[in-house]
Amino acid sequence: MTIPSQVRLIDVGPRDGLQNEKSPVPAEVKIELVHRLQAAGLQEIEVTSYVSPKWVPQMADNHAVMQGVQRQSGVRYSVLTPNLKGFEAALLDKPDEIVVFGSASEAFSQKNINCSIAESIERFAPVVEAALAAGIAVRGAMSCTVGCPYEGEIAPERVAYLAGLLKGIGVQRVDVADTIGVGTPYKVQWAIEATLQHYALDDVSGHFHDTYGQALANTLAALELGVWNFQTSVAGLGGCPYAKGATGNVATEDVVYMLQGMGIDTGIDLDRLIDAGVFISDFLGRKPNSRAATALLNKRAG
Ligand SMILES: CC(C)(COP(=O)([O-])OP(=O)([O-])OC[C@H]1O[C@@H](n2cnc3c(N)ncnc32)[C@H](O)[C@@H]1OP(=O)([O-])[O-])[C@@H](O)C(=O)NCCC(=O)NCCSC(=O)C[C@@](C)(O)CC(=O)[O-]
Repeated sequence: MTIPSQVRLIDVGPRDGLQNEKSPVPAEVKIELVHRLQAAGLQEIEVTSYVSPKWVPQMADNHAVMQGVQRQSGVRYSVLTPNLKGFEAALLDKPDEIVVFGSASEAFSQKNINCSIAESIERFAPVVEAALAAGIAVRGAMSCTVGCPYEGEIAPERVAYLAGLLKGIGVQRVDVADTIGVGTPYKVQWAIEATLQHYALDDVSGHFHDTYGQALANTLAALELGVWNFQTSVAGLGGCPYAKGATGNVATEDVVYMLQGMGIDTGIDLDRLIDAGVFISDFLGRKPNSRAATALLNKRAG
């Protein structure tokens, strides 16, 4: 397999990145972040989620955010919907794609969405059917494909099992997520290979958190298998409220820097992306969690 010459990045910063922030981030700030990401050339942005505001208060402004975004043609705006209630709410805001989110780990499924893996598939099935009937694309996030904060290591067979269930209900493409960032390159490759038993390469994306500093290596390992879609988070924002200790996704800036250096096209303007990262980091009162952004900002400052 040759390394892909083009890569599509889905920035999940506004959703995965901000969902775990303790202090409220106003809708206007989230909207401005989405605007800056699309101006930097991101063609896919995960904007928000339609989940219980008691479980994830930070995403309670989903309608305001989706309504406030001035959409750019050619950009795909996706949102998370765990059940029909969430899907019906999302439908009002016309997302291009909805994301159902399951887990390869039973314990994480219970903690995150309050049901077993089998029950989650029963909940997702009518959501997928309704979305496809409405002409909305459907992605499936597969959490804990390498390790789980409650169960430890996850075998590739369990990833294949979940991928098969999602395929069976009509989910069009899937994310192989290392939710807590414990994965290393071979383990990530095994999880991807397990997914490829059910999904074509074009329909598989990598979603790597950087808790142990492995996310760029894992991205390269996925590229070596031909994967060319990745979820990343501007300024390395993020973490899941139900995965204690897990840090944000790999920073979009770091992935773009690596890919540019490898001659791989992303269509993203790194300078504008760094500015988007500085914008949200300034609001949060911290520095961007991206080595490439830090280095390039230092260089700019002379
Ligand atoms: C899934 C539920 C809702 C089930 O939660 P539940 O308590 O089992 O649901 P329920 O059907 O029994 O309803 C309980 C209450 O929630 C309300 N409710 C029910 N559904 C909705 C909805 N869609 N939107 C708004 N409200 C909702 C419902 O109306 C009711 O309200 P009450 O009568 O108590 O006032 C809950 O567990 C939940 O919201 N969990 C949050 C999950 C979440 O957002 N996790 C973080 C995202 S996943 C992630 O980050 C991983 C990922 C994707 O990035 C990939 C990776 O790295 O692994």
